[in-house]
Amino acid sequence: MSKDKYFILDFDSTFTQVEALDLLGEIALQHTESKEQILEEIKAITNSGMDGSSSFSEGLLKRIHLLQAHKKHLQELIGTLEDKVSDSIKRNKAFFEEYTDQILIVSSGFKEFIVPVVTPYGIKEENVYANTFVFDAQGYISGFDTDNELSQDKGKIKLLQKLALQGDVYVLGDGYTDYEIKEAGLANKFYAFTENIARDKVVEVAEHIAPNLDEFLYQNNLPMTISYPKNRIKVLLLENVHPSALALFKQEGYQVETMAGALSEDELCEKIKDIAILGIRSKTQVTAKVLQQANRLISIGAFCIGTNQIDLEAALWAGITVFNAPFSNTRSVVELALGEIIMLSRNVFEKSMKMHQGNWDKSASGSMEVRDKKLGIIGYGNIGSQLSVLAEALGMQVYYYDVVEKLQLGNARKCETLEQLLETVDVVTLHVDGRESNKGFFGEEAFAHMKPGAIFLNLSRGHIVDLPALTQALKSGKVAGAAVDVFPYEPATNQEEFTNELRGLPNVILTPHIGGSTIEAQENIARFVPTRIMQYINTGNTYQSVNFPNIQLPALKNAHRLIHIHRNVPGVLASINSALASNQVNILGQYLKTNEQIGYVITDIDKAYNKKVIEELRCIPATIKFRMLY
Ligand SMILES: NC(=O)c1ccc[n+]([C@@H]2O[C@H](COP(=O)([O-])OP(=O)(O)OC[C@H]3O[C@@H](n4cnc5c(N)ncnc54)[C@H](O)[C@@H]3O)[C@@H](O)[C@H]2O)c1
Ligand SMILES: O=C(O)[C@H](O)COP(=O)(O)O
Repeated sequence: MSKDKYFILDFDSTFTQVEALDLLGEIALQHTESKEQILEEIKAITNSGMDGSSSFSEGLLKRIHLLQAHKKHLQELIGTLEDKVSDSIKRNKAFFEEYTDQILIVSSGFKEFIVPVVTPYGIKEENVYANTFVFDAQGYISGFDTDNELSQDKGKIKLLQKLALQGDVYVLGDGYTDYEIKEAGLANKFYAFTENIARDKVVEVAEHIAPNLDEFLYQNNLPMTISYPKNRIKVLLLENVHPSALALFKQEGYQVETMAGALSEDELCEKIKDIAILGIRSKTQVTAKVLQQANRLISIGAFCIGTNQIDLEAALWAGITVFNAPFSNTRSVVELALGEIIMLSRNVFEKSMKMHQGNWDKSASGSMEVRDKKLGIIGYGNIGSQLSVLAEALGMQVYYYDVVEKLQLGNARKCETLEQLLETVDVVTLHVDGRESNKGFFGEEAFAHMKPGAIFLNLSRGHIVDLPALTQALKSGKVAGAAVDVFPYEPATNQEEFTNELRGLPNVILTPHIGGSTIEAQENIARFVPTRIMQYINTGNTYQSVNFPNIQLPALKNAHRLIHIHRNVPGVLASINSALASNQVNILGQYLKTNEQIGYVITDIDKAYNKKVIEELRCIPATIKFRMLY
């Protein structure tokens, strides 16, 4: 690209996320009683100036007087502004350094705070065009240099006319005065910069929108820190995923859509077509048919533990990583299970129902303490083993059964067979995973092995228990009480009726799959899953993916990273390296991990490389997906 291009950047709400004079007001007025009212006034004047509804110069004077700011406040202001530099500006220092002679800050703000904030990014002090303060004898800001055209109406236009830049001029800003430069014919292109604020009046007239600097750089083929603007990557979050997840994705610049309920297979087939990241919980079925339509899908986040609702194999073959939150809601499930064990042992649920109907049934009959009772945990994984520890703290004797060898915690006793456990314990609780082979795992035969009058809980997956067999065991009194949180069929939304044969049975606690539905768990999950996905997108890290070979990669330093996912057949690594060698590409690091189905190769290469190699890598037979990170 030739160097006869000039980039004019606004400062307030563009280079930084905030309006500096509003912030100066916050600092200067912090001990003033009418602070809030004055700040509102200052903000209103700022906004009406920025969207072009009032005279700028008059507003500037009014704001200066309202501020009551002193020289000493500027240092604090600068410190805060340094922290508030826009995220996309922060990450694209390379652009500012490479185009240092062509980048101009043109602002109606003040040099006293702009220069210290922008110069560390490689912007030259002489390229900062802004106002300067006038101070009174006590050091208070009393006005500004009125000869400076930037303090006047149409100031930016006047300045640009004076500068008479020879070359193409690009303007990036959030305000109407930035747009006016283009309107006056002094710029080739104006981009409304909306990362921090989208002003309707500006967006309406702008020919181009830059939701962040990445998009501007991408559109104009300028050096970027990331390989692709995040605002072009679509994220779809279903099933009321906690808002923190939305905030995290938005903070990185992704385009995010959220929906309250699950989607049916057909609806998802349609919706998935342009989605790169899909977030679901336990209800949405991500089938092979859905994945066939998912041409842009990079990653699926299960914002829960279970991943049985996702065709993991089909996702793997399509080169789509799947992440879940294996620990974030385990404590919530354990607490609910413990509470239910106590409630069922005391018939609380049934007695409470009677009370609501006006019946006072005070009696100890059938009510027992849980102390010294035998608890049988089936599936001694993250939830089962945690329940084991807490149940012992309540004085229960814990027995467990698992298909694989598990570390025995506390005084828990391992049972060699399921039958042995069932015949021993007073309470049976299921915490196995939802793998297909567990369908109908707990049926008539298992109930027959339970002690008469025992209690049964299922907070794992609905399809694991044969419901007619449970109903029969409850009706016959073989099982004295049950708590069921998960069902073979669960309503897709809160509006759909719950129909089930367990409805109306005494001493049966029914809950709508809320084992993991606590504020704490949902918040934890909403941090955990997006972090894993974004790490994968940004670095290629697959650590803790449930379907991909797990690799923990070093940070990308001064290199490009090539990510190649292929079917695990002989010769692919050799083909990758031969393509690199024949194009004289220098390899800085290479990492490979395979499983039976796929190979995952990450190659870090020198920043200067022959572009031809990219096409060759994409065309290697058996390639499933290829992408490049900067
Ligand atoms: N109700 C809810 O809201 C809720 C919340 C979180 C998790 N869950 C479900 O709880 C279950 C347990 O979760 P986790 O995180 O502890 O899972 P986990 O994978 O850590 O543990 C499951 C354990 O079950 C064992 N197992 C599997 N099949 C078995 C079988 N047939 N017999 C004996 N043991 C068997 C496994 O070896 C493993 O140790 C899962 O089904 C999960 O989906 C439900
Ligand atoms: O797998 C899980 O973590 C639980 O079943 C919870 O699922 P949910 O997020 O859909 O409630």
